Amino acid sequence: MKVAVLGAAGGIGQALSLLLKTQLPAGSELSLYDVAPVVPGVAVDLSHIPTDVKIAGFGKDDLAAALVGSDVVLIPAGVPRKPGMDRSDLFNMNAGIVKNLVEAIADNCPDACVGIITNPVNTTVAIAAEVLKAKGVYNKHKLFGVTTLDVIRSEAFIAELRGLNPANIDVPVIGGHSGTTILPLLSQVKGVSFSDDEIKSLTHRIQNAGTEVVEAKAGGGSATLSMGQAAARFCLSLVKALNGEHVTEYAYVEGDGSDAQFFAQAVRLGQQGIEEILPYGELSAFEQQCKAEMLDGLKGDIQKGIDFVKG
Ligand SMILES: NC(=O)C1=CN([C@@H]2O[C@H](COP(=O)(O)OP(=O)(O)OC[C@H]3O[C@@H](n4cnc5c(N)ncnc54)[C@H](O)[C@@H]3O)[C@@H](O)[C@H]2O)C=CC1
Ligand SMILES: O=C([O-])CC(=O)C(=O)O
Repeated sequence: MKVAVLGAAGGIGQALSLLLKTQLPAGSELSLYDVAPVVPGVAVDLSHIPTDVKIAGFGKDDLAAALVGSDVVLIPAGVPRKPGMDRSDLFNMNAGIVKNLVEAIADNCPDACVGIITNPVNTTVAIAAEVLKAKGVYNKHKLFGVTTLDVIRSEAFIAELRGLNPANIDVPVIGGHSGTTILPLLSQVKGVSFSDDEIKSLTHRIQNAGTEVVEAKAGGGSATLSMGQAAARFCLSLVKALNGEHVTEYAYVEGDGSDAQFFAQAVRLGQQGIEEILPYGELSAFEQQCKAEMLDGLKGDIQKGIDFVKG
């Protein structure tokens, strides 16, 4: 199994690469690409960790070599937020980066599963899909917006609130990955119940958790370590699935379009990528209202990505 990380020298890229170097199955290959000149050094550094994962670093002119033969490509390349910015403010900087990288994926490893981390995820995933379509290699079972951070945050916050072990908490988070498009289904968390006030404040905290980190880092970027962990969880599940196990994760994917063309929900992963998109079940009245209020915004984010590629 070969995994490529594009943007591997960044805050997320380095944390993610460390976790993959130590946790990918024996015999895997890890390919680190970045335009920053430090990337070969990141690969050399990680290569001194004695695990059976082969690692190589590729500088800015070696994208094709980094990608060839990849089964999974993760993209955390791009600019993070500063205080006062929304994720959508990153569009101008990051849309072109994602477009160029996905074009190279289409040319060099068109069958790979692609996980987009770069913000604004609601839009960059639509960009990736349009690029792959234009190249004639789009497979909706293999393109993912990585929203795992919303899930792990929800687990952490609920455990903190109730004094529980987070390992025992599962939280469905559907929708998109920005502000009110992030919709945790707190009514479906097993073994825990919440008052109406708690539901409102927890939902708000989960929706604004990215901003919580951006403000705490005070201009030094956004979530990198928790995102590294989230992306590693997603990638390791995907690798397990590609190796023949069935695994369920939440991700922002193209489904039947009943809510929006791309929508985060539970997906059953298998050897061909997404095997089934699982229904999210019954929503509470509060969740139904939140969903109804955010769908137009989410659809607008998606359209912006389509327009960027189609012109
Ligand atoms: N999906 C999610 O839940 C999350 C997404 N993010 C997003 O992830 C992205 C990266 O964040 P950080 O790692 O904190 O940023 P960072 O600035 O620390 O790292 C970004 C890396 O991308 C590299 N890069 C820039 N252009 C590139 C290109 N064309 N090809 C390859 N590499 C390129 C840079 O050299 C840098 O090493 C941001 O857009 C951020 O908003 C951040 C947290 C959570
Ligand atoms: O908030 C940001 O800009 C980064 C991000 O997506 C997150 O932490 O969820």
